[in-house]
Amino acid sequence: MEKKTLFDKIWDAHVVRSVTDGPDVFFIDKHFIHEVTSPVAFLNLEKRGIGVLHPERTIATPDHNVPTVDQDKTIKDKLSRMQVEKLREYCKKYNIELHDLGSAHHGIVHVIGPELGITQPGMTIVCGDSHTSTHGAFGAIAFGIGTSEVEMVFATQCIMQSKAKKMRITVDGELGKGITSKDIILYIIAKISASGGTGYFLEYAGSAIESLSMEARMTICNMSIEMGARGGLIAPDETTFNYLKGKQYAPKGEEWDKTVAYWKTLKTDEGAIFDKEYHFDAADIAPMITYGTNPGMGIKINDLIPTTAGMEGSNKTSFLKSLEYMGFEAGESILGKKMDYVFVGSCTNGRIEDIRSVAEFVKGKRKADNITAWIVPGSREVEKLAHEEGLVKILEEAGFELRQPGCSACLAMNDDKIPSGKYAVSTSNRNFEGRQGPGARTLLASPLTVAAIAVTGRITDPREVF
Ligand SMILES: CC(C)[C@H](C(=O)O)[C@@H](O)C(=O)O
Ligand code: SF4
Repeated sequence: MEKKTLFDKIWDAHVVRSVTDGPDVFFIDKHFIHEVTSPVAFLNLEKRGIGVLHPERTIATPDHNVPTVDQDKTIKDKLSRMQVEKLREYCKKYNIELHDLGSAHHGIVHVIGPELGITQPGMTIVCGDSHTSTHGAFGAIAFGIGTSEVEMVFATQCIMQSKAKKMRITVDGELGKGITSKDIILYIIAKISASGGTGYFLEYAGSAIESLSMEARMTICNMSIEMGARGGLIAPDETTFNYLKGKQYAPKGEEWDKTVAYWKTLKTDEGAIFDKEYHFDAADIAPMITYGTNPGMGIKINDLIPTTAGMEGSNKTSFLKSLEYMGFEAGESILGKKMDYVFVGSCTNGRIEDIRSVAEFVKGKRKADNITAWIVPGSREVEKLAHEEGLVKILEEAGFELRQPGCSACLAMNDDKIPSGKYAVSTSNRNFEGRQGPGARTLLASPLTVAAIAVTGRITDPREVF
């Protein structure tokens, strides 16, 4: 019998029609929407006189443009307000479930989907947002789509897709103390580069991956897109089933047992062939930090920033331009550099475990005077838990400012911007020029590393502090 990868199995189960030498017609189980990419799609749909075929498979939340203070008041920024209002209007008109600002499950789309148990193994999930790859942590084929595809999904619940090539990234062994899943993914991207996954759909495997919680797995799959991949997934296992059990939209009773039996079949067959394979040893991974302006420009925190040795032409030019933007020198140590902001949040690391790890680290300590520290929960549910578990109190006592859920300073499409020239160490996923505000300088790291830097005010190896 043909050996199949997990990706093949889910893919094949969703092909509605195969076209010779053309893309497949591909069925979509769940469609997440937010206020940035869906209003135009709705508008185009209306112009063509078409409605939404499966509103019950569509879930909406406003996250990118929303302010993270005073969410009960009218949004001040006109464009943001209009986008959120449009989303509301269309959801009402087409009977789409909306987790609006202030409601119990409002939050970043990639945080609330899993939290509600909407994201499940074996599904196909799309959203007009590149970090839809996050949902792959549950063993789903999840990827970002463009506005015209959002329109297609509204109208038909299908899209045209060509099958990506398959890559497996295996990480075996045990992670050292102070090393988290964010370090694993920053390490992988640094190894294979920000374009190393282009054209592929990834599967993460190996004992180091299997040992991770669902939240940690989501951090990894989230950043698949930062190496150019279409998406990334992890085979579901007991950790996945335990996470989903009892969640609002998870199957219940007999249906649960039947579904879990199916979910257990969702793994790559022994001997299945990938187009490309990488193997990494968890013991080689250290706390990682980026020094440049793409997520592949990462180093072990106690390594030196690379030199231009061996670089030529445009590679060398863009490397130097990137360092100039960041205000760093080739070949120097990054340790000890003074920082200005820390940002804990986003769909990469804005979940409860992330907040717990920061709170645990800063408990009884204070942030350094030169640091402005923001904690932005990924959802209302995360915010609620953080209060209930006493984490907010610990963080506020340490000088952190708690904000309300949203994308916030991950991309600064709202009021949360890092001022020009300032350094922000961020738990998010992108460090492009201006990503966190015009002229802002972003360094990506794990919540634990960010916590250590908040306390010392400088780039610090979390393993060295306390
Ligand atoms: C605004 C949105 C379309 C975008 C994305 O696709 O990822 C954003 O979420 C991001 O992280 O840059
Ligand atoms: S938190 Fe950041 S990465 Fe995630 S969806 Fe929002 S803007 Fe995109």
